[in-house]
Formats: sequence, structure tokens, C-alpha cells
Amino acid sequence: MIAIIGAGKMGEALLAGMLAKGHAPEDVLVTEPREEHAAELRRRHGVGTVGAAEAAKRAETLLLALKPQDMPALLDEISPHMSADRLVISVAAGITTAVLERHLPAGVPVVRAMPNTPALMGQGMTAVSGGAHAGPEHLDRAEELLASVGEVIRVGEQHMDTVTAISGSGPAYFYFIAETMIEAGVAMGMPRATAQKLVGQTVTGAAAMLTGSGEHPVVLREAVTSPGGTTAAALRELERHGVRTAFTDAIEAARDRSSALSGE
Ligand SMILES: NC(=O)C1=CN([C@@H]2O[C@H](COP(=O)(O)OP(=O)(O)OC[C@H]3O[C@@H](n4cnc5c(N)ncnc54)[C@H](OP(=O)(O)O)[C@@H]3O)[C@@H](O)[C@H]2O)C=CC1
Ligand SMILES: O=C(O)[C@@H]1CCC=N1
Repeated sequence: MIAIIGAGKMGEALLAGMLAKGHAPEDVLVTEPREEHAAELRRRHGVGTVGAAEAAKRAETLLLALKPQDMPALLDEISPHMSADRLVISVAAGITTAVLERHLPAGVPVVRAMPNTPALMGQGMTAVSGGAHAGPEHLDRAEELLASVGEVIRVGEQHMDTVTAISGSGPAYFYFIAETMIEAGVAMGMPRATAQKLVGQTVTGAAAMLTGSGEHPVVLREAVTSPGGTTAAALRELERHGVRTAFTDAIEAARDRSSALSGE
């Protein structure tokens, strides 16, 4: 039995992705504090909903997807029901395995994971790292579970705040660019639906080139940039406005915010 504690945006994306990949709804419990939300999840996904203590008693694997700020109180609530034969996987930004372990009985294996919302479409990217009591079998279990919603890599925990800034938050950066491109098209008089179609398929095509061609992004960008042409004119403006530096600073800010969320 798997329990997902906190089925908000990320928890529900993981839930939906797992069910779509064949996990049986009867094997998944969900904990959500608001009854209307819990009822909605039962209706939408056919899963059972229970309180956190009950989930902790019944599930071998607990997937914690609450806000980092809510995590300490939840850990204290489930702690009396936890033992070393369980596995706790936390997707909370910033919360270190040391913090998780401090709130749980000695020996409980914990895995810190950072997924992203494309998990909903089976296209997630998750990085995992194990705590002091997580052996290879626990990392294998976490990886197997999260692989049902996309790709999984293992990283040292010292990289987790950077992972959070790059792939955890990353989809939002691309949506921001997509939104900006659509608005530019609309501002130039194009119907919104047309701009949306052009941008959507351009993003899909560019992503396919990036992952499928094995080429570095610089090579792909050069192939688009005809001498004396339109792309060169656009890229010159992006550089003039410091977009490269803005992105680097943005990713550093996300990394620092993740680190601050640990509460340490
Ligand atoms: N969104 C994303 O792209 C990603 C998020 N994450 C991580 O996932 C976690 C959740 O983020 P996100 O889904 O965006 O946030 P949401 O606010 O959408 O989800 C959090 C959910 O947890 C519920 N909750 C609050 N307290 C409890 C409790 N005691 N027991 C059970 N459920 C509770 C909330 O209910 P209510 O609304 O009623 O308070 C809410 O539904 C965060 O730690 C975040 O760092 C990680 C990777 C990507
Ligand atoms: O914005 C956040 O804090 C979470 C973590 C990564 C993506 N969303």
C-alpha cells in the first residue's frame, strides 16, 4: 500500500501519473485535510482517503507532498506509527533527509525526491537521494515508484537544491516563455488560438530536437540562426536585455529559496 500525504498540485500529478501507469487505486491511500478536496480525489481517481495517522499505519511507502512549512507537524503526527520497515519519500523542496530523520523514529529509511508536474503526463523528471538509513533497496523502491511517472536519476543530496531550481521549478520557466511568445503574437495582431498553436508545437518540436538529436543546445540554436536573418536579430535583443543573466540569477534565487525552506 502506498499513501500520498498531501495531494495538491504535485501530489495529485504523481497520483494521476501512477494510476495511469497501472497502479491499482485500491493500493493507494490519500490524505488531504479538507473533506471537499478529499471527496473530489475519491471521485476523480477512485482512491481511498484517510487521516495521516491511519495512512501511516497502513502503508509501507509514504509519499509526502505537503508544503515544506507543513512538514514538521505532519512528521510529528505520523512518527508514532512509523518503524524501520517503512519507506518515507518526501518531495518537499528544501527539506533535507536530516530534517526528516530528526522527526521520525531512529532507523526509518527516508528518500528525498524532487519531481516536476509533467509527471501528470508520464513525462516527469525526478531526482532522488537517500538518507542515512536508506539502503539500495529503498532507493530502488523509490526509483521504481517515481519511474512510473517519468525519468528518474540519483544525485548526491548536496545537489538537491540545484535540482529543485532547474527541473523542479523548470517547467514554470518554459511556461513563462511560452506565455510571453503567445502575448507577443497577440500584440502583433495574431488571433490568440493561432499564436497558441504556433507556440505549443514549437515548444514540442524544440523539446524533441533537444532530447532526440543528442546535440548541445548551442548547435541547435546555430542551425536556426541564418546569417543576417530574423533569429540573429531576436537573439541580439535577448542578449541586450540581459536575459541570459536574468535566467542564471533566477535559478540561483530558486536554489537559495530551496535551501532556506529547510528551516535549518
Ligand atoms: N508544484 C510543483 O511543481 C512541485 C512541488 N513540489 C513540492 O510538493 C509539495 C506540495 O507542493 P504543491 O503541490 O505545489 O502545493 P499544494 O499547496 O498544491 O499542495 C499541498 C497539499 O497538501 C495539503 N495539506 C496541507 N496540510 C496537510 C496535512 N497535514 N496532511 C495532508 N495534506 C495536507 C494541502 O491542502 P490544503 O490546500 O487544504 O491546505 C494541499 O492540498 C511542496 O513541498 C513542494 O515543494 C516538488 C516538486 C514540484
Ligand atoms: O515552487 C516550489 O516551491 C515548488 C518546488 C519546485 C517546484 N515547485
